[in-house]
Amino acid sequence: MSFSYRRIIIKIGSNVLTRPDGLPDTDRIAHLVDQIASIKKQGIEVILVSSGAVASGRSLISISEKSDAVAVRQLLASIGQVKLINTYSALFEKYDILCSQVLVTKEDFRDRLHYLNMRNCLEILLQHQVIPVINENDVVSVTELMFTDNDELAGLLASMLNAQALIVLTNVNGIYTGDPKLPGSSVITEITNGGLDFASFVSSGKSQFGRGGMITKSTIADKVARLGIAVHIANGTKDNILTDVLANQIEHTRFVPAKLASGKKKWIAHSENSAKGVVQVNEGAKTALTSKKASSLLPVGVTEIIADFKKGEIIKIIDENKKVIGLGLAEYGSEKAREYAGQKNQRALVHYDYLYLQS
Ligand SMILES: Nc1ncnc2c1ncn2[C@@H]1O[C@H](COP(=O)(O)OP(=O)(O)O)[C@@H](O)[C@H]1O
Ligand SMILES: N[C@@H](CCC(=O)OP(=O)(O)O)C(=O)O
Repeated sequence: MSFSYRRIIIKIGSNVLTRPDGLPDTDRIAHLVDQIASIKKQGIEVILVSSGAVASGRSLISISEKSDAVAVRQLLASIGQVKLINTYSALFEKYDILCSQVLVTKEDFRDRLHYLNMRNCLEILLQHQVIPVINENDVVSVTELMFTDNDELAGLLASMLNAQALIVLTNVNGIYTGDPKLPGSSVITEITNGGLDFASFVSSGKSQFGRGGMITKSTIADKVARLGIAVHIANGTKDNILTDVLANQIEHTRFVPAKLASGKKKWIAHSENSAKGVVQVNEGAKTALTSKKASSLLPVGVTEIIADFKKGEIIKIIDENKKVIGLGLAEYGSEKAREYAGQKNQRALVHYDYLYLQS
């Protein structure tokens, strides 16, 4: 069985694009572009999320050890991104394919308006047969406003663009049952219904040039699959990896997609940072919300309004231990929510259609 997708996001990690000596691996980039061109020829729309700006910059300049780490990252990304995008552009040109550079920050997705602006921008590129090559704008992103890594950005884009699949290329064959270097570890080929405690078998170690590590990759993949998008994590250093993944001919990790969530639910799922309000719920409400049955958040289970919000804003729902259990769109403001808290037979504070539960 091969996978037939109409629109896919391909995320390529720094390590796939960089040789062990730190120089950009032009042969590998060329081979990936060859495969993307052939995938596009089959009528599949491709959005590329490519890391590698910092690694690419490192090959162009030498920097004193004493320099400030954030400033160095800005410098390397600024010069490296030029080289990276020029490489892609020249390689795609051989196939008469136009690619474009899209550099984003987390701020570009801060509310529904900005989110839709970003979506319009990418849709027009796709309509004109352009391959968007997207990266975080590391030159202007500062620590607290950054994506955890490009895996988070790729997951957000997959949801935003209604892609059927996200393919994450890294330097190992997928998610292993333990440290990939240990002989006893094996690749988990299929993950259904999520809920795995990745931290129990995925170590926090990162590859030489990576930022987030496999834990973020697994967590994002789990979230995206639960929104109804298939996620494949595969080894980008292997020949023909993209075509082999799509033909289901190579061992890798596939997160089986759940039922497709609505566009609005997908946006809510990625809106934790723009959540204004916070409400705390009791154990009964938590059990009802996290059960298999679709339930809205009713005021009877709300114990406290911790941070204020207006009607239509995103709110965080936390349990008695202050753990975030979900996000939702408020049907009314915090003033009314305070008045209704603990009362039976009141209108739902968050309707199920606008509720996203974390696990
Ligand atoms: N259980 C595991 N399965 C797979 N990889 C793991 C696991 N635990 C830790 N890792 C590490 O995660 C690394 C990939 O993550 P990362 O450095 O973020 O890569 P990328 O640059 O592709 O984003 C692998 O090189 C691997 O060493
Ligand atoms: N935006 C950075 C990459 C950040 C990142 O997420 O890297 P990786 O973990 O290798 O995908 C760059 O282009 O160097």
